Amino acid sequence: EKKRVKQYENLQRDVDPRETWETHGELGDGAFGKVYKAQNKTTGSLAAAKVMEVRTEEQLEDYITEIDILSACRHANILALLDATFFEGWLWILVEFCPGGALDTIMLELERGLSEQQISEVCCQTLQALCYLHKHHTIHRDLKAGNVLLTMEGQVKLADFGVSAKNTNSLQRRGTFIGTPYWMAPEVIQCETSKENPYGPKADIWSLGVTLIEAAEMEPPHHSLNPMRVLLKITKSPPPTLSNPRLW
Ligand SMILES: COc1ccc(Nc2ncnc(-c3cccnc3Nc3cc(NC(=O)c4cccc(C(F)(F)F)c4)ccc3C)n2)cc1
Repeated sequence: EKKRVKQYENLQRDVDPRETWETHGELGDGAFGKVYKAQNKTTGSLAAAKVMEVRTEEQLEDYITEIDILSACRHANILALLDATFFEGWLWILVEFCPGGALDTIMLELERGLSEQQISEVCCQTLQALCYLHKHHTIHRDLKAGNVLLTMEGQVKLADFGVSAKNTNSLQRRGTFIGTPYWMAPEVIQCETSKENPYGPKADIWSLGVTLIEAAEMEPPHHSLNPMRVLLKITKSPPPTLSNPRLW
């Protein structure tokens, strides 16, 4: 008999996204699938489109969490979901396009870190995004400059490319069992390695602090250590500070 498919409230089915969206160049090619710059044929608005081949309903279920988080987040400093459609085995997730790209790429292109004024802007807007997420019982868990996008107006849009930031009860990242360690709070490392004490939203505040040091110095603390050594270093060391505080 016809395979029963679950209906998800934030997911369209059987509508061809190409009727609404035309894709331009590629933005990225991650483990999860390809990401294109796209434009709405009717409104002209720009989007970033993640297109993934989904073979099973279980795989689809994995992506639903990300779609549910994005559709629940309506905040000026969080990437807005524009469309989510499952059509002929392909899942399309479209979000607002941020022409500036990610903060880490911007610093590489500028070949320098941000000024104090720019850092305070990023800090203020990212805190507003975190405040909203935490009020909605969601922890980001992977805050870093690579997940901070900018618009042409210098507005910050929080993203999560490490695949979905789950709500408080489960951390799940495809591939590695752990997110990028440099930005991880000590309690996250302890929780990840021993699973007993769950950590709270404060872990995002630690990662924000590390992200601000990264914005000032282009690299996070302990960046010269390999990821395994970093896990130990973070749990053993006092909270990191700017390498040269007198400069700030
Ligand atoms: C290389 O040059 C550029 C230039 C501009 C851009 N701009 C841009 N603008 C918007 N999105 C993207 C993007 C790039 C690569 C991969 N995914 C992107 N956006 C995206 C993000 C998501 N999901 C999230 O950001 C997300 C998922 C879970 C939770 C959350 C949060 F907790 F932050 F709300 C956010 C889903 C689908 C897409 C297409 N890229 C990127 C690279």
